[in-house]
Amino acid sequence: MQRSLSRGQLLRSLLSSPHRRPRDPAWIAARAPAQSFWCSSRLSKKAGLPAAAAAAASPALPRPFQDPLCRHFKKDLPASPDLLLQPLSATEIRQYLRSKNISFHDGYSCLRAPSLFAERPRASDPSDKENFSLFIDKTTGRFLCKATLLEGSWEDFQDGVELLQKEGSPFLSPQTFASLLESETERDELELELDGLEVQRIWEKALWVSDLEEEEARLAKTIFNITGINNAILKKFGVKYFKPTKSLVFPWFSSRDFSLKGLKLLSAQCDQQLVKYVETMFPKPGNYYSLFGLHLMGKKDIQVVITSREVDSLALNQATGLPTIALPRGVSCLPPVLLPFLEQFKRIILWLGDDLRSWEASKLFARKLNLKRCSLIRPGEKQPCPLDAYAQGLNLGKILKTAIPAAHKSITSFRQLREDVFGELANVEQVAGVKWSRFPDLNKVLKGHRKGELTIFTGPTGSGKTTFISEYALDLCNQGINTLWGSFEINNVRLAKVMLTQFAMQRLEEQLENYEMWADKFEDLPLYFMTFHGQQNIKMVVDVMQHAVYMYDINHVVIDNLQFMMGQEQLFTDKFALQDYIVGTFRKFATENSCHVTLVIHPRKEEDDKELQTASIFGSAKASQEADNVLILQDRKLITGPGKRYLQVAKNRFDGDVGAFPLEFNKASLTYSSPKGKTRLKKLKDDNTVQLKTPGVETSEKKS
Ligand SMILES: Nc1ncnc2c1ncn2[C@@H]1O[C@H](COP(=O)(O)OP(=O)(O)OP(=O)(O)O)[C@@H](O)[C@H]1O
Repeated sequence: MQRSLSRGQLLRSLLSSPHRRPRDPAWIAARAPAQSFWCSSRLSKKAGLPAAAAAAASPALPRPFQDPLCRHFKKDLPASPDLLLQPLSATEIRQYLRSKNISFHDGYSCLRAPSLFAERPRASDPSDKENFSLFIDKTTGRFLCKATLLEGSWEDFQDGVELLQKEGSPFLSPQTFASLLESETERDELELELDGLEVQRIWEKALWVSDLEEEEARLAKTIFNITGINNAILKKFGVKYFKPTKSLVFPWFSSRDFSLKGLKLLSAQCDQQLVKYVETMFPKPGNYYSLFGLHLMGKKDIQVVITSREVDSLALNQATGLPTIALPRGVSCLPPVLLPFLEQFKRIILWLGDDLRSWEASKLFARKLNLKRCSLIRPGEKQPCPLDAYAQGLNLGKILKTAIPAAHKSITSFRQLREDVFGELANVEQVAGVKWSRFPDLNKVLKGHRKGELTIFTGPTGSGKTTFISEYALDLCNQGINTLWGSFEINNVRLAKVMLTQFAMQRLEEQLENYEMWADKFEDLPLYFMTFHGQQNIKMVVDVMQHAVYMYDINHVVIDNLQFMMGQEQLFTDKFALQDYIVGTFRKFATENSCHVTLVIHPRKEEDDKELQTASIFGSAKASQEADNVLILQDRKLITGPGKRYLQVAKNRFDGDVGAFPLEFNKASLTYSSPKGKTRLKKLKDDNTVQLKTPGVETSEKKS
């Protein structure tokens, strides 16, 4: 079937993650026959079959895992801007539906149309919402049929509609639809199959807490701080206990047939007097998403409280009797694939936790869910997370009444801001952002990595900018900062190789037997790559960033480097004006999306023995004015010897502290570290250059 590529299709093709196979043919050839990457998989075709037929076709695969909610791994498409069409908007989706005489309801995040797959009367009654079981995401066009759990892209939907109209039949058989779908790879099939078997095994072995010996049950509840939660609530939500790993087991059931779809195991580990909770998910995160408590929702429920942890949902439900749901990966993301399951709710209260990160996440998630219906619980001393509030004997119903509407006005007063200001004053450490674990000196000067900021990073040609920024971003990503890389100069395979080496902190070439182990761990990072290479159009890049923020809740975008957006704009004859425009665009993106952007810019040509300054950044002064932070990788071979660098923080809008510290490069692991007990550097007055000093990190405070 002939069809043109839409924007959605292109945007997806321009994003990849470690979960996906790289496009490099050499890699594919080395790992598997090239054919297996490109051919359609059997599983996805089976996914479209009715459950019984699918089960018969694959006896080894437990039924729950033939769930189309599992991600479809698209074949890569050529990333050529020539193929760009108009952006997809909700208006265009509506127009298309009208042009095809498909009736629909306008929902919060989705449009709701009759299913293409379920048999229904030819002339659907538009007032009968039950018939409208197909949900189309207003931002991406991606659809989910809740009656059959079939899902696909906007292009798949259009193909389905065309086929239906051509055949003149009342509905599309799932087999026919499956033949239109692109599919998982064989490796994904195998993973799903293994995950499915593991889920069944754990579930069957796990016990209800009420069936444990009294002492064992008491101990289990104490470990997980749920002594106040009664066994009836645990059973209602399907929570079990898995003795071999001493874990709580939280199930994800299908909202359609209540079958078991996946599990989350919560285990406690002792780390020097501190109890650390570790989550393990089956299937692997990224392969499957669902909502804990979804199976308990009635068709008539119109209000729900969303929490970030399962135990919070339990406490809230026990205390208030209200419908509660827990997100699969806490505050780290709200995957759009889950939005159709939340469409029925007219009111959603987000009570995600007691820290600033939870507060930021609730504001971002409310945007996806539609601000109109969302209210947020602001973290505070009297409003801790639900489980703690319950344990402290607080009235949870009363706290829910304090929820504030998420919809904000563009004009505000101090009355509305005072709580936000108080929050900032009371949580100084959290406001300062996420700390780097590998660069303590950077924490001392910059204080942390904060949302919504623009960082400009520069350094002499070939000084190691990409290598450093790769480790700087990896450090944050390892701490749960969802990261998107736009590497225009070096290809993603090379970049991922550098990152993987930095992640493993060792030369992997010499121990290939450990490759799979490191690659498995690396694959679990919330890390995505744009598949661009070479010169790109800024609008296209920002469109991909926007799409990634919606799909993967990206918190940090790295653009390496700005010069690769300079060649595509015909409108600008003045290259400084063009650079200002590009920097301004990234600035706006960072602010509007509450997402940190790190932008690498080449310096102007400087004399070799001179250090770079803020004014050395290529272009006009606008770049450094717009930036919240300016970082310079200085290369003073003459003083510090070859291989030695230092990092200078030349601007820090957060608290004004600037300064510099040396970095020592390890060629085997491609990592930088601060040399211990060696020469340290400090900032010298106003000229923005640095000079050696012994010892200790020195920063200069902002002058008032
Ligand atoms: N401190 C260092 N000492 C020695 N070699 C380094 C150092 N940092 C990076 N390298 C090596 O130098 C090479 C170039 O590094 P990288 O690509 O990160 O530089 P860059 O500044 O981004 O280059 P460009 O200016 O072309 O964008 C790589 O092979 C890297 O491993």
